[in-house]
Amino acid sequence: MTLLYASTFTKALGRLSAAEQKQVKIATVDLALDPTGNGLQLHRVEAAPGFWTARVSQDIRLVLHRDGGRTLIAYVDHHDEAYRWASRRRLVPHERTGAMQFVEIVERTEESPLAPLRTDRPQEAAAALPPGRPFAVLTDDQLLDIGVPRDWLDAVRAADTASVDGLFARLPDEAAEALLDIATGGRLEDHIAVRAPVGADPYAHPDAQRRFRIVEGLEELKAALDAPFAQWAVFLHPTQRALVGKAWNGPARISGSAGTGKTIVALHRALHLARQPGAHVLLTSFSQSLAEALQRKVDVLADAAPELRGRVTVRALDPVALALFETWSGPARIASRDDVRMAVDAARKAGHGDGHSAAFLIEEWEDVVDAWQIGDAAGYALVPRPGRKTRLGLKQREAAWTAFAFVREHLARAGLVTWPDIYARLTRQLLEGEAREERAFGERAFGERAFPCTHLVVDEAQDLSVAQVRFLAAAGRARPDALFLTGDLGQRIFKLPFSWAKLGLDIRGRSQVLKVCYRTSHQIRSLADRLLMSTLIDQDGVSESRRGTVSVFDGPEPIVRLFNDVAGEVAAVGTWIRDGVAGGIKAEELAILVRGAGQLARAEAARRAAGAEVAILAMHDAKGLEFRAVAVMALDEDVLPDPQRLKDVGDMADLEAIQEAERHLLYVAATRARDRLLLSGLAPGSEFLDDVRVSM
Ligand SMILES: Nc1ncnc2c1ncn2[C@@H]1O[C@H](COP(=O)(O)OP(=O)(O)OP(=O)(O)O)[C@@H](O)[C@H]1O
Repeated sequence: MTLLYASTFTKALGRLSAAEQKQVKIATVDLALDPTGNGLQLHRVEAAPGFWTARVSQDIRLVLHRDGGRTLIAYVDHHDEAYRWASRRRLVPHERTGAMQFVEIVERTEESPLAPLRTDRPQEAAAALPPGRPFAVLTDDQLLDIGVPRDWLDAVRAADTASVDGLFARLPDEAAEALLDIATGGRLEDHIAVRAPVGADPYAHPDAQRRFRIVEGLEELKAALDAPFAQWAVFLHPTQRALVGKAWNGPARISGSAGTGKTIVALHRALHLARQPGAHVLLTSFSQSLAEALQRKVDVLADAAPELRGRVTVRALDPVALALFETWSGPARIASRDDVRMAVDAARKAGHGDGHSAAFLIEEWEDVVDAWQIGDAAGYALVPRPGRKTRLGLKQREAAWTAFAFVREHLARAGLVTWPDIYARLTRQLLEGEAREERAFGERAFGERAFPCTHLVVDEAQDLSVAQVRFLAAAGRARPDALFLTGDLGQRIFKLPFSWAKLGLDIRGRSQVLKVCYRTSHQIRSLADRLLMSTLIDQDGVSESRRGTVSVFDGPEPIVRLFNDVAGEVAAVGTWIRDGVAGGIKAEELAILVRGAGQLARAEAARRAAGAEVAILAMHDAKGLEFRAVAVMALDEDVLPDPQRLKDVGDMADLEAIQEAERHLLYVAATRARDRLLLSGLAPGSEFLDDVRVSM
């Protein structure tokens, strides 16, 4: 007897009270121990063949589907709702694709044939679809090809803009996603579902695996019951699942719009790799807060697979590098900004850097000389100096170089190293160790100075530094699938673009894009996407297209508002938050985001006006977070793009790159919102708002 559970069950479980969830867990574990369900009081649901209910408590019922050797836990709810849910459904393999689906009974007796049912997400506004009946022209064959159940063909063709939300919520996910994309200009051919061979197991189909899961062990089931909200832990999209398990012949990079589950893929990939014999995986990112968020999610996954716990290390990249450096080279003292400033002052006092200001020398050191680890005057004479305003002639570079040579020696004498130094030393040691081994054994193997993990999985890779990319390239050279990166070029907010391939990290031919957005509503994603080009291309010519991305749910239209004074904006943001809280959004599900420290007072005033303890964050710190409702405020003309950041840039190409990074910042901020978004500022507002404005 095989036991399975459905995503409809874990979602429904998440809606019950804590006490009810506890009772359901006990009943479900009993069922896992005896999948015949004989220990529970089973009742056949007369109206729905194959469906049974099992008594959890006086009021709560599990809905099961039993056929042959399988029991599927399909749903759970209060008595009447549980019966109603089951009697509206059939469980059948799709006639064309072969994927097992719940097919809802189409009822035509209601006022509207597609009146919305309760769904997991609010549906307060219709999606931005073309007017009329967007699917009227699609044939039976075309609709069957994308997984629409036969019973629903007419209803799909009859759906108009007003009823389409209800439609999407009642169709299988693969059909809903395809229709949403088609309705917004996508191509049907991109969504033809895989056809299972005749006789194949309908639960094994990739589309079935996103909603049904075979219980392989009690630990796994208990973990799913403990975290019913963590759908991502179990029910991956077929594309996500394929990327998690794919064998690559070199470093690979997964991209996708915000919220398409790149982090989720990175997490599952890390655990997938950890299953290989002898594997030890490092899951990392560039910041401590991102690493902590990854750790929390790994803990959820590892509950289902405790044997993998010790085989995945989650840590930010800097502490990993520092620990390795100290193991191989002894204690390291990192040079602070003050140390660099003092070294530059000392250089100038000693007569170096003639004609250059201290401020220029410090920034040049940080952004160019140290970042790129330039070792001599000849190297400095040739370096392109991305992001720097002042053009330098040969003589000026020579003068500046004498100061940098002094700074380097000064820091070394004081026993100080910089972060790029650390990464560069490790990179050399990794490559030298490898070369020594090659000489010794005539083949590549782990050297004495080998990276201590077999696989590296890196999240938010778009913001890696030059030194980090070189280091990762060296650390991941040992085996073809040692390096797996996720990131979004549209969310690069800290660094200027540079070529990875030139630094030894070549992902060309091994990059793929995720297209289903789980985080943000269709409306918010569409607005945010207007900030970016539909195809972004990196410095190595690798393109990432956002075309065809769909969100899995709808929400209210985002609001963009400009004000004549701060008081007006503060009052409006306060009211918007108050309304959100009154509408059932908890204070901890709300956030106010601003560009930087200069705008915090405005955010605090809005929070006071709202009278709710909502989070206030700078946009840079919001990376990796998500909230149900977000107000991005103080989007004034002289706030975004940040004039300070643009001030030092002269070269047009660099100016554009920095402007892009500022634009990305607004994209990141806007896409932290799941359901509701408010963008506000003082008139005339940030130039970026011109691209997204839908109402004033
Ligand atoms: N298969 C899935 N099922 C359910 N939820 C999912 C799935 N994949 C991702 N999610 C959810 O979607 C949201 C966004 O996922 P994630 O953070 O991985 O996206 P991302 O692409 O890394 O986003 P960003 O680019 O903004 O960092 C999260 O709440 C995550 O739990």
